[in-house]
Amino acid sequence: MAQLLDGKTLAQKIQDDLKTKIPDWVAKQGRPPGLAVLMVGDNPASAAYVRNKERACEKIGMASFGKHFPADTTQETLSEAIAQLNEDEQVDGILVQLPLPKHLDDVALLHQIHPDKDADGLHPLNLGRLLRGEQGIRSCTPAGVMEILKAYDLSVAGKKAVVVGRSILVGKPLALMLLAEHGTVTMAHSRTPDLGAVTREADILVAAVGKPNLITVDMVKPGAVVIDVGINRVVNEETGKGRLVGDVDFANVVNVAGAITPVPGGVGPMTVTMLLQNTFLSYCRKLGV
Ligand SMILES: Nc1nc(=O)c2c([nH]1)NC[C@@H]1CN(c3ccc(C(=O)N[C@@H](CCC(=O)O)C(=O)O)cc3)C=[N+]21
Repeated sequence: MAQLLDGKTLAQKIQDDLKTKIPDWVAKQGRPPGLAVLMVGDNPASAAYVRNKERACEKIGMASFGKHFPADTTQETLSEAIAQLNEDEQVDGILVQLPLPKHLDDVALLHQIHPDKDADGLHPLNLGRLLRGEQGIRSCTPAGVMEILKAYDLSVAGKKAVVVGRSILVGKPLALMLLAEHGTVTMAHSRTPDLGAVTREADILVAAVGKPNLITVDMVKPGAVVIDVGINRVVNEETGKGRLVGDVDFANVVNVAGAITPVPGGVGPMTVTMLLQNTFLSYCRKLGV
């Protein structure tokens, strides 16, 4: 059986560490780090994520500023809100919960967030810094994956890493981070012919597509490290109950992989934790530390 890579416990540990650090900072600086979350509309999944983020802030002593807008909000209103948050001294991190309703231009809004307050690490300047290998705010989900690898001493240097999925949120930045750690990186995606032939080469296999059971046991090299970034809500036909699954056929892959992240309890909790960490680091940088 594969070693279980417990993102939930690791996330808790990092959050506990932040929680013990923050009071000293508050005492000295007179204010806690602050994260603003912009949400538009009432997509129930988004609402649940936003609640999780706000609760996580509260638990560790960070301030959260929730900005909830109706589904028919205009681009101008959101643009104005971001401009205000960019100026707000209490706010160290700004996040626009994605996806936005179709009439809105999400990229324009991401461009508008001040790069030093870009808690999600999705601003083109921060993505460009990653591409160049410069310091900058790193996107949360891929940063969370790298933290898991580091925490479990799973070295990337010299390994063959295959990233399935090429999104700007996960696949592309994660491939760059693995490359920066000296992995030999292959990016695969929906147009890759014979995906299994590619994934079977992987010492480190990352699935970030959003398709349940995309990665079956025959696609995994025995002993490989398998990182499942998928978050898919599926409904059990018989019970009618929903549950969360990743992109990997966990029940079978767990028998051949060397190590594997579960869903839930793997990468997801690390994403939220990296968001908090990015906000805390922006706060520290702003104070010149
Ligand atoms: N601007 C922006 N940044 C994001 O980072 C972002 C976003 N928009 N839009 C939606 C996706 C999705 N996402 C998740 C974060 C945590 C869990 C998470 O904590 N999952 C738990 C389970 C949670 C549950 O049970 O519902 C787990 O995997 O164990 C999942 C998904 C962040 N996203």
